[in-house]
Amino acid sequence: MGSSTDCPVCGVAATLVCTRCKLVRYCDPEHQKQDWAQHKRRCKPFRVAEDEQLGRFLVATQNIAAKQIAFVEEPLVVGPKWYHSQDETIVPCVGCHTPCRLGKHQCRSCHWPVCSAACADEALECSVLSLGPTPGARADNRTLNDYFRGDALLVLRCLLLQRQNPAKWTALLEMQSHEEERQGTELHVEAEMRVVDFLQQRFLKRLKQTKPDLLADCGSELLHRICGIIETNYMVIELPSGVELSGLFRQACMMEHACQPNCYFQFDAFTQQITVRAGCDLQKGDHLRIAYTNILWGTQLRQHHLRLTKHFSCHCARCLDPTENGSYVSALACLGDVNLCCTGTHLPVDPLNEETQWKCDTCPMLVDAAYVSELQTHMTDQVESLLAGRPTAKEVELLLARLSQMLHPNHFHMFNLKHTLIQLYGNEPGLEMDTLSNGQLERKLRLCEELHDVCRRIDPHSIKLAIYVTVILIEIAHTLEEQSRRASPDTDVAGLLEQAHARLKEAEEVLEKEHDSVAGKKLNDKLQREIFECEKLNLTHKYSQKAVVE
Ligand SMILES: C[S@@+](CC[C@H](N)C(=O)[O-])C[C@H]1O[C@@H](n2cnc3c(N)ncnc32)[C@H](O)[C@@H]1O
Repeated sequence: MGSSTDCPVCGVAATLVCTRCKLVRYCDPEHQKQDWAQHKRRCKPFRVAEDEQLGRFLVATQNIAAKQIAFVEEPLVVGPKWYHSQDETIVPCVGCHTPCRLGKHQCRSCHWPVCSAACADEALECSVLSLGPTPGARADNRTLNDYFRGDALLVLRCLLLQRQNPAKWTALLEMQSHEEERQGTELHVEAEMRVVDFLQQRFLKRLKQTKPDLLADCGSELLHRICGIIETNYMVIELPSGVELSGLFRQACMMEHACQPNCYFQFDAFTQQITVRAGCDLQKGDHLRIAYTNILWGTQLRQHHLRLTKHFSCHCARCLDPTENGSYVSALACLGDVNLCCTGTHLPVDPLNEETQWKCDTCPMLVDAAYVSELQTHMTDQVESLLAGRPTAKEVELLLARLSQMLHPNHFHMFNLKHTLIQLYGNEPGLEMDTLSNGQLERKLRLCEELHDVCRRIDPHSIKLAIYVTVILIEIAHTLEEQSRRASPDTDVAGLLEQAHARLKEAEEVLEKEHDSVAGKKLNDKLQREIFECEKLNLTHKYSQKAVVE
């Protein structure tokens, strides 16, 4: 977005600046008023900036209050999810993205999956897909998935923009692709097999023979560039049906990464428009930031993921701090040495260096990166395999006890296990709320508070962790309600119930950011029932107190 010093109405040199975007100047208020109908579509509270390290990024040109919309934007392209699994049985319809069973209906012309016999994909896309072979009538799921590769279709949709929408095509090609960094990597090799070779062999070679003028360029180099653009920029769009799509957006994809983001976004289920909002109060000059990776992971894992897929190292405040804002989500327990039992904590000396040593904050013990990485891998396997199998509270407690010998209590593996545990205590058959001992109730409450504290440290405005925090707050409220039911004569029952209600209302505020997501909607239904029950409990208590007084 460039700025001009001439009034857009009369072309005279002007000094009166639009106070919102600070980009357009007017000669007088009258011309500003006259131009508003035009200008409001382009007037935004941010501008695009660029530097060596970040490439393009967005900077607030004025203060933006928490929850205020920064912008709404149409996608450049939307398609099936990047990284298509070979085992899918339900895929998005190529016409309307409704989930459809693979092999049930197919487009009459191109034979790609559609939700009903009446649905069809876009004409140009369909004509290109029609050039490819079709699977036999008895093909199994794996074979069908191999014919109808969603991720290759996403690349084809990008490629066809050069014919369908030159403005979108130009915007797409301006996006970062990291082509050079991808050369020779596993990502490049995989893209060659999964997408580039597939599209060339099945459709594009024939396209060049039959309609050589349809696309100016459909060579493999361009296809690899598009794969790089998608990998670097794609956003996951989850539809209410549970189907996941991938989308590219001209502006939204310019937002830089931070492990403590300050913006959040929601998608319109029908148009796939993105709405970006401030997650906290932004000051003029602040960069608009989102998280590209899982902020619950420790620094080494986040950095590894960002280097591998987005080709940069994050230098945000959290990444530079070995304690990660005091959360200790990467920290290990010191094992001491043969002569010494130590209660200290191991932290990376240089968190951004994959080869860094880890130093104990209490004793002189140092361990090297290879040892830490081996330990992490071993523990990841244990945690993932336990959680995949719907464990009981007892099984989670056992693994927690084992891992606590080696990990800090807030380590992200411990966080995951504890987050599962707080939901098992009170809900697992045989461990319902009224059957828990007072000790178990207190443990549940303590775990909830510990988890809440970790969330506050890594995401103070609950921008990315809204679902996690809501679950924690609901479990805190449950526990307080149960404690109020068990009260001895000198317990402040009204106080406990008030606290429970306050936690649920806090959850309601936090969950607002997730109102449009599938998980958010489901959790909100539960939360509303919890609030109703808590208010009922409160009223019942008040009436019983009144009856005693009377
Ligand atoms: C989604 S794009 C963002 C827009 C991009 N800067 C552009 O000019 O099109 C992601 C890329 O931006 C750069 N980037 C984003 N956040 C960054 C950060 N915190 N530090 C360094 N580079 C970053 C990286 O090159 C990354 O692969």
